[in-house]
Amino acid sequence: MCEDGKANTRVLFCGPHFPASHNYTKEYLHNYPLIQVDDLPFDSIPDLIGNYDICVVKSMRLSSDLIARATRMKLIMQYGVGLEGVDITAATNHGIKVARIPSKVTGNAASCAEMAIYIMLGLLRKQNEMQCSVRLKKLGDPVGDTLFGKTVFILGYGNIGFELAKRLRPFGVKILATKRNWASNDPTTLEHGTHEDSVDEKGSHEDIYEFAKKSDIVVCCLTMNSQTVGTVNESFISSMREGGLLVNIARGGLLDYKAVYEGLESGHLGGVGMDVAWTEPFDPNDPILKFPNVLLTPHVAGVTESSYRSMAKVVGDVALQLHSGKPLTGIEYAN
Ligand SMILES: NC(=O)C1=CN([C@@H]2O[C@H](COP(=O)(O)OP(=O)(O)OC[C@H]3O[C@@H](n4cnc5c(N)ncnc54)[C@H](OP(=O)(O)O)[C@@H]3O)[C@@H](O)[C@H]2O)C=CC1
Ligand SMILES: O=C(O)C(=O)CO
Repeated sequence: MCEDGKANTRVLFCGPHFPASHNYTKEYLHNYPLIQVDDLPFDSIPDLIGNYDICVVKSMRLSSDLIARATRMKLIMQYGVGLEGVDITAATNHGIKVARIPSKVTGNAASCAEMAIYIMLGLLRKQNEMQCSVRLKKLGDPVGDTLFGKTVFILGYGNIGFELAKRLRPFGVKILATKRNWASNDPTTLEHGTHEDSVDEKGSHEDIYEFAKKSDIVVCCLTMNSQTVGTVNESFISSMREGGLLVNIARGGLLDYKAVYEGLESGHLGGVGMDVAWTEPFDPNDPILKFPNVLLTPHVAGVTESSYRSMAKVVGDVALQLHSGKPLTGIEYAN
């Protein structure tokens, strides 16, 4: 405990968090006045980051310059999964651990899986065109399609991919999925059976073009890193079936913008649904918006009341553990 009675473990929430996750963590820690939880606007972070022990980011860039100023920092954690914005090498060089909150335990993966299904159905039923028809007082337009009977390729069968496959089963679809190493599955995370039980055909990353050819819908659930950036490129899209649908629930940079645009322009792509964009927030003047078969959501797939409260609890527990010198649990380290 601090002799002056002030907080001696400080948690900083950086960048925009929606909903206000720092408040959820504050509520969770209300009995622990020695743990301080702050939310700072981006402009004041460089001057104040040196006062904090834990930094919680959400899809923001935490550069080596900022990390160099974080002299008291012990842990940088993503409020979720994707750590591509954090300079992990710089953090390691400064002796700071970097971690993510695995999506399987917080409901983040379940939230994303539900959103992927929502987007798939929206594309199949032509959500944008339906809205226009209603506004123009038209009846019986447009004609959509069912998920039933389709082949869905889950590109990147991690936690989100697994939750998606489980939820897709009752729709009567054929499910193809790729991951690098199927033997690496953690059996303790499985509620029923194995990962393989949810999938009709499994493959490795080398099979992605082959699987694209066989699918009506591709859902991208990959981690974004130097190896996966631009995976959905011109060759991938041309491997997809004519009129195939593409859904991106993971990160904008996994898709090559030009390839997606041209796929839509030529009609080869029947529709594209994206919760994530190349730059966020999505530019409302982006020419890709001219296509009525582009369905966008503003990076909210994992943003639900339940997953956010659950992640706030993980942050709170980690702060308590750090405060009392215990090992940190509930997170996965990246360094
Ligand atoms: N839109 C949103 O609100 C949210 C988006 N996300 C994004 O979704 C991504 C996936 O989340 P989640 O399922 O929880 O993560 P997981 O780590 O459980 O799964 C990631 C998948 O990416 C694959 N992968 C990682 N690196 C490579 C590589 N170099 N080459 C080929 N495949 C690779 C993994 O392969 P393998 O299975 O072989 O390990 C795995 O299938 C996150 O990284 C994040 O960016 C996450 C939560 C919310
Ligand atoms: O968990 C993630 O990576 C997110 O994108 C959170 O919404």
